Amino acid sequence: MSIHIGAEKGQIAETILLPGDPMRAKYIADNFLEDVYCYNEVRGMLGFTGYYKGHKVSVQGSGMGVPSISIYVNELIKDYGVKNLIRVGSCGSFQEDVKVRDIILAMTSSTDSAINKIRFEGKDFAPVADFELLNAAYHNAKDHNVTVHVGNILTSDTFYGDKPDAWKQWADFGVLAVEMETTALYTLAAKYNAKALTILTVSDSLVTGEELNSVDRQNTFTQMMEIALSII
Ligand SMILES: O=P(O)(O)O[C@H]1O[C@H](CO)[C@@H](O)[C@H]1O
Ligand SMILES: O=c1cc[nH]c(=O)[nH]1
Repeated sequence: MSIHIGAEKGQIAETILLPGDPMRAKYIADNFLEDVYCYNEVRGMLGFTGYYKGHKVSVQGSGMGVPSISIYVNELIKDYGVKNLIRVGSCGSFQEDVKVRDIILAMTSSTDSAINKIRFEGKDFAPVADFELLNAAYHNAKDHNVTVHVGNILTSDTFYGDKPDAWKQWADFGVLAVEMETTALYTLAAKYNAKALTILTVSDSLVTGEELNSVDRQNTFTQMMEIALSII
């Protein structure tokens, strides 16, 4: 066991899907995996291991925000030997042509989090996706006629910010959408020589105000899950 994950060594696969929502982890396990067992209930942050088309894969809720996912990614890599980490999350679109339910592959992530300023003592680190995972996910999406966007996203420390128009500057610089974890995931993957990719489904649009409800965010992002599972 590690501090936040109740699994024994060997119970977590080398490849793992990381939804923020633990109930999305359960949805993936229930609907996509075979021979599933639940290896973690610590803090209600559910984790499961099973098989997808014969390949062993795990799925672990990672919580909301940089500190939460950082805890899980550290322990998954250092204590359980995880090598491939694929975040499957929701995001808010900054661009008119990035519509609700479209898929985004995060090539890199900008951030308003101070975590890397602190880590690199004021210098700027550029977090990037693993190219092989990104390339495979892109071609899988294209092969299945999924509307997919590839580019820069924003990892934000705030869901409810104080300045309602602050997102527009990121939008002007081509940032596609906002979520809350990828900078940490890509940075820790780089630190520990693991591979990481963030796949996002657009759950809402800051441009139009359209948004999906919480049940849809938990249960309906099947295209994203299929892309993630297809590249394992
Ligand atoms: O749907 P998940 O994976 O949780 O991702 C997004 O949703 C949460 C906010 O509602 C944040 O964690 C954000 O990154
Ligand atoms: O972090 C997030 C996730 C989904 N939608 C948003 O607007 N922000």
